[in-house]
Amino acid sequence: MDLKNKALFATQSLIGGTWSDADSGATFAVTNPANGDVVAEVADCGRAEVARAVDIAYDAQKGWAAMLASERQKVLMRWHDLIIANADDLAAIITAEMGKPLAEAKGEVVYGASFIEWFAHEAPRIYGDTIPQHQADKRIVVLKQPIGVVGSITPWNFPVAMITRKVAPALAVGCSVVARPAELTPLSATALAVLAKEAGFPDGVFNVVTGADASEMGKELCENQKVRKITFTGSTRVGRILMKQCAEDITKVSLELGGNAPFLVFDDADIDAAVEGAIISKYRNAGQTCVCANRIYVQAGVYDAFAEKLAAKVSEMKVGPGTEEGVNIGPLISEPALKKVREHLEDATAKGAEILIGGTQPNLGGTFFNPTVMTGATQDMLIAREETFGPVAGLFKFETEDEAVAMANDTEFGLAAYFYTRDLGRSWRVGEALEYGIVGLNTGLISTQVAPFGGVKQSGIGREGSKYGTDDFLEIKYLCMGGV
Ligand SMILES: NC(=O)C1=CN([C@@H]2O[C@H](COP(=O)(O)OP(=O)(O)OC[C@H]3O[C@@H](n4cnc5c(N)ncnc54)[C@H](OP(=O)(O)O)[C@@H]3O)[C@@H](O)[C@H]2O)C=CC1
Ligand SMILES: O=C(O)[C@H](O)CS(=O)(=O)O
Repeated sequence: MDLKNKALFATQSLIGGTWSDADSGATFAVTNPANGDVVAEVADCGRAEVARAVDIAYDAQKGWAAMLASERQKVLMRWHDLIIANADDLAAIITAEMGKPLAEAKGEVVYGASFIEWFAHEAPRIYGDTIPQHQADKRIVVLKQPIGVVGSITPWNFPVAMITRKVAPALAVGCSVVARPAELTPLSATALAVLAKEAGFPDGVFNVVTGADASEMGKELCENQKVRKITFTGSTRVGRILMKQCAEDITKVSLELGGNAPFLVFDDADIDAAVEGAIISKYRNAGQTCVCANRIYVQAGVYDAFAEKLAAKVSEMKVGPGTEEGVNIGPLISEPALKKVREHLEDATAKGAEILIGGTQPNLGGTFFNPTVMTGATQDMLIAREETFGPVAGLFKFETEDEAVAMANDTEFGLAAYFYTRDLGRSWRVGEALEYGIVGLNTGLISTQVAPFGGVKQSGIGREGSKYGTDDFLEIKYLCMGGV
């Protein structure tokens, strides 16, 4: 990585404003998924370091909450401006540790910074209420107060944006944060911490603890009674573990979990627009996003035309290292990720699906995989039941609207769904019938800081972004005054 701002390359944890090695001195390697090169050796902290960070965050939180909201806003905006000023370097770090194309990485940095700006402006707008009294001598006011110390656990696929989407609202309302980034992508988190320190967050308000033992570090965050909220993005499997661990102390949780997004194309759709939406929704981040189209349902009358057009667009895509000009599809994050993609392909073809394009690895070695389109997908295939988290599109055929909605909803997940139609009545009927937290109508790109991102069913609890995004980090208290 050739960084302009070398200070962004930080391999220690930030605990209480001090850059720290692991107590044991141990480190873990961060590797570049494009070539297997070791990018850095990073402090391998554990439960003790997390506990220390929580103690410090607990002490720092009261002073941070006592600041004027306008003062917190200024610090957040300085952080935002520093992130934007260092966007090229932050993008280079993202691409080095998780592989996405530089252009996508730059987009992620800007997307991540947008949450900081959004919640900086929300900070002075955390309003309470007065309530008409129930007795003549009483007066009631409702206060909204920061919940306290927040533990943040985030995945590798958006190593900047998943952190800022969580910590920005928490910090804006006066919480302090202990953030534990994924083992695969700690450098984005420590770079954010470098800029947070420069922006002027008081020591201990924002802590980043790096380490490889997610389970033990997560247990400390869940079981430490000074932590009042866990905010998590990742698999439903891990979300369930965290929720169970938080049950003992009734620690609140926000969970952004796995998806299994249906993408419906009706006969009356603009087929070219639907193809464009499918390309964005399916192949962004090499298919490694929780809102990627995972099942593409196409009405019989336009199935062949859609399949042909989609395959033609996919054939124009370039696979390669994210640093290479013009690359659309970078490497998958790991060998297990590649194995899962292969499993879904082999299962589907064994059950009758046909590969229209792709289905193979390019001669680049590693975890690169060609973008793929399959026809003849059916509900009994793994690709219909599990999130592929890779650049493989399975096309399913349907006859009627009711059949499409029933298949789309036939899953325990409920994060994002998409559908294309130009019929007004169908737009309302299908939009209301889809059991998902986010629905894209005639668009494949739904992510924005202004809207409440989150899922239903086993895709999670809580919302991130939008005017709703601070709710998860606030406690509501009412003051009942007598003798008036
Ligand atoms: N809803 C969303 O936005 C996202 C959903 N996902 C889903 O997650 C799946 C796998 O992605 P992946 O990132 O591996 O998700 P994981 O759930 O495995 O990991 C997410 C984060 O949780 C950490 N973690 C893992 N196990 C524990 C534990 N027992 N206690 C505390 N923390 C833990 C991981 O650490 P470490 O990586 O160091 O092990 C990582 O930081 C995807 O297939 C997708 O379905 C993934 C990303 C985003
Ligand atoms: O975790 C993810 O996959 C992200 O939430 C997807 S998005 O916010 O970039 O759409």
